Amino acid sequence: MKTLKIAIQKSGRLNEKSVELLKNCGLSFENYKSSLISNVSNFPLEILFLRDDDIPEYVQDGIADLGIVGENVISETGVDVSFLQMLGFGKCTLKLAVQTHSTIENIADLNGKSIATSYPVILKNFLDDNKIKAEIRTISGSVEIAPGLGLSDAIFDIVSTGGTLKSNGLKPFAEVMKSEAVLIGRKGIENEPLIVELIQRIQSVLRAKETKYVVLNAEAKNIDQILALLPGVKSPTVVPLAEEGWVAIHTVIPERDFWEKISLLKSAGAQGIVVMPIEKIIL
Ligand SMILES: Nc1ncnc2c1ncn2[C@@H]1O[C@H](COP(=O)(O)OP(=O)(O)OP(=O)(O)O)[C@@H](O)[C@H]1O
Ligand SMILES: O=P(O)(O)OC[C@H]1O[C@H](OP(=O)(O)OP(=O)(O)O)[C@H](O)[C@@H]1O
Ligand SMILES: [Mg+2]
Repeated sequence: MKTLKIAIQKSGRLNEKSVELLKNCGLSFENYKSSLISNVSNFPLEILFLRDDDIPEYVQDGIADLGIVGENVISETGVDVSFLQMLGFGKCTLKLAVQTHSTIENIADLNGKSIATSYPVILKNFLDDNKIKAEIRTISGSVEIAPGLGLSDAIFDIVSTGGTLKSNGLKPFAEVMKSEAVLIGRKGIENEPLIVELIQRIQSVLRAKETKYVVLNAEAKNIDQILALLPGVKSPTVVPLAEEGWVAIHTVIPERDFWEKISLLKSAGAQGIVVMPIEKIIL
């Protein structure tokens, strides 16, 4: 059987979550900091540990079949690859920012100004789309210090909490794109059986992350009111308790409306609510 190759970041923001996702998919492999390639012992897959900037082209050129990388890096490299699955981590935005005392307030004010960035392609496309003529100064990192050093009037960089901007005396004034980690594949690979299998495993892990397993006790007379509040994978399980007139209800609840649901369930008569994490949900 053909062995697939997946490229993930060697170190940095996406490394840990990428490794965790693959391990949660039941893939067994060693993760030594020094090794650049690792064999999965229970699936025909090799893991390549690379700089994230190189991952899109490795996948486009077929050197790797799959890759995990930020959407921002895919846009920057302009590759032609298939987006197989959004992964829900590495969420950030790319923003324009200036020093807090700057007179630049909107994108039109950037005409004739200089902007430092590690993402010149995304920035150029944005400036062209908005008919702004500005000088792009490409630097490979620590972009936030550029205005303070007199290297540029503005910056264009990744923002998540905004802490790095703030601690460097900068304020954002325009968002250009949102990004998160995504599983990419070389074009045409999406229907290959091993890829379909791997994507199904990833989806079962992601689905489980978004939900909690909940068991609660209730008086039989309250069952209908409680069931009306519960979605469940199909429908909730109701089992009688040893104590007459009481039942236990098992269900899954999406993380995003968890606390709201719990308080509604309590009002409807739910007691002894036990909440558990779910490892996988296979549909
Ligand atoms: N503060 C952040 N919060 C969330 N996601 C982020 C943040 N910073 C970066 N990312 C996402 O993680 C990706 C990797 O970020 P990182 O800072 O590790 O990149 P890098 O320094 O270019 O790494 P490499 O050494 O692999 O080239 C980014 O391309 C982006 O998609
Ligand atoms: O809005 P914040 O939460 O402060 O995050 C933004 C910072 O995170 C990233 O850098 P990272 O910390 O990954 O270091 P790097 O410059 O070495 O890539 C990015 O380049 C920003 O500098
Ligand atoms: Mg990089």
